Amino acid sequence: MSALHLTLASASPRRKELLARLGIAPDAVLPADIDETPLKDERPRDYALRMGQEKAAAIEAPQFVLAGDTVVAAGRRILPKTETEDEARKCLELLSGRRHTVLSSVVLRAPDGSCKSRLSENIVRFKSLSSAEIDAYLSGDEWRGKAGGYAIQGAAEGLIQWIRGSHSSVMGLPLYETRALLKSAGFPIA
Ligand SMILES: Cc1cn([C@H]2C[C@H](O)[C@@H](COP(=O)(O)OP(=O)(O)OP(=O)(O)O)O2)c(=O)[nH]c1=O
Repeated sequence: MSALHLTLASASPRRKELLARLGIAPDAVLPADIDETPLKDERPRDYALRMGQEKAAAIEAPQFVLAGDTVVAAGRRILPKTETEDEARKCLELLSGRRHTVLSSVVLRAPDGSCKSRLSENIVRFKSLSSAEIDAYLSGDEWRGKAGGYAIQGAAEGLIQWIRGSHSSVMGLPLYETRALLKSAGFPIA
C-alpha cells in the first residue's frame, strides 16, 4: 500500500481492474461527470486527451487523480459509445475488414493541480464480418455503451485479426504509460 492517496476518476470497472495489474488499488473511485461531446472537427487524438484531462480535473480529491479515455476512430471520424443495436451494427459494418485506430489517454493530476498526460495509439484490424457474424455479436450485450460498438476483452477478440499497440490500451487503460506516470510521481511500483 502506498502512502500516496490516489483517486481513480472513472466509472469503468475495467480501468480499476487494469490498474490492479500494476499492483495499485485506488484509495477512492469517483466517476467524473463531464460533457463528452466532441468539438466541431476535433481530431480523435485531441479529443481523447481532452476527455482524459477534463475527467481528471472534474474530481475533488485530496492528492493524486488518475483518469483516462478511450476513443475508437475510423480515419478522422470519432465513433460513438453505442447505445442502440442499430448504432452498433453501423459501427461494425464500418470496421469490418479494415483497420481502425483506438486512442487511449491517461492523465495523472498531482496534488498541486498540475497534470501529466500520455496518449497511446493502437491499430486494430477486424476480419471481414458477415452479416451472420455481426448478428451473432449483437445478440450478446458486449457492444452496449462501448466505444465503436465492441469490446476487445470479450467475444470480439475472436473477430480481430491483429492489433498493433497494447491490449490494455484498447480495453481502456494503457498500462505501460500508466505505470510510467505513476512511477515518476513516486508510487511504489516494482
Ligand atoms: C474499443 C473498446 C472500448 N471499450 C469501452 C470502454 C468504455 O465503455 C468505452 C470508452 O469510454 P470511456 O469514456 O473511455 O470510459 P467509460 O465511460 O467506460 O468510463 P469513465 O469515463 O468513467 O472512465 O469503450 C471496451 O471496453 N473495450 C474495447 O475494446
